[in-house]
Amino acid sequence: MSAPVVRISHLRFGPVDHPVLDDIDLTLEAGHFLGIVGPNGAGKSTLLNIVAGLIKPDAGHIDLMGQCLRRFNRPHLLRDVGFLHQLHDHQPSMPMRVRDVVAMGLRAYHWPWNRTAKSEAIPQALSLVDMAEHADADFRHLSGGQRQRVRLARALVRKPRLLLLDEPSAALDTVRQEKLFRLLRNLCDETGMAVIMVEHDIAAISSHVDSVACLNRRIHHHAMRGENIPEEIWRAMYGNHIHIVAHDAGCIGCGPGEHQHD
Ligand SMILES: Nc1ncnc2c1ncn2[C@@H]1O[C@H](COP(=O)(O)OP(=O)(O)OP(=O)(O)O)[C@@H](O)[C@H]1O
Repeated sequence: MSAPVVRISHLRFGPVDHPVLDDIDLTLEAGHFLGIVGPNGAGKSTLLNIVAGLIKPDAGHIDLMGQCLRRFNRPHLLRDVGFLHQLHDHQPSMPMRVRDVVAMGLRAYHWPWNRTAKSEAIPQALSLVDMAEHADADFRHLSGGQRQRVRLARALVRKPRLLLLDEPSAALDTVRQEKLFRLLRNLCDETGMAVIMVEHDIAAISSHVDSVACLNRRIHHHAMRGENIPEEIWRAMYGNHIHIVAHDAGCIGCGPGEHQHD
């Protein structure tokens, strides 16, 4: 049996008496789609940055594909791990074609892609996100949601074994959000890619992901698909003054607490 794509054990980031992340344990097998939910400042982006090798943890251990993260050489790490960062919608000041933005996903890491791979990989990645017909468009002239889909194509173009997504649906309308989550589900099922996705809307993701980790400094609960997340977990993460809402998807979400929970 092959090693898990990700194995995180006893991870800590920050000082012992005031950690940003504390005692994180997570294991993802190939094809696993994990959603991470939690309040602002919970440490979600920090965790993704640590798994991507961009921030060093203060304690604990991370293995990717059976190899200690610290021993990964940079090109292999960058080839195997795709990362769509939280949306900072900077527009390039220079004209840039959509296909060239996606090509950055191949070029930036000095991976020896030949011309054929490049000519196939870029249109493939763009068609996955329904942007193939915009390949020659100027990236700056796209809408915010279209630019986000092109960034996703850039993260997918190397066919990573692990994809990290930080609120990828932030600029997308509800139809595109649903399409994105279905695309990710299919990629996990068909290619064995594992996904860790930070999202705030648990109702939107719960029918697509395999599991949801509730994170606020530590993992309060790791629920498998269809499992209800107990109220006390939501209250431990978001505070007592929240309104708990049951969803059809078989999960419980929460909203602001103007209403008393009955
Ligand atoms: N490199 C760092 N060094 C020290 N503290 C950091 C570092 N990066 C992030 N933090 C702190 O970690 C905390 C969590 O930040 P993070 O961005 O991970 O939260 P988040 O859960 O992604 O929040 P949001 O939902 O608002 O995006 C913040 O208080 C932040 O200041």
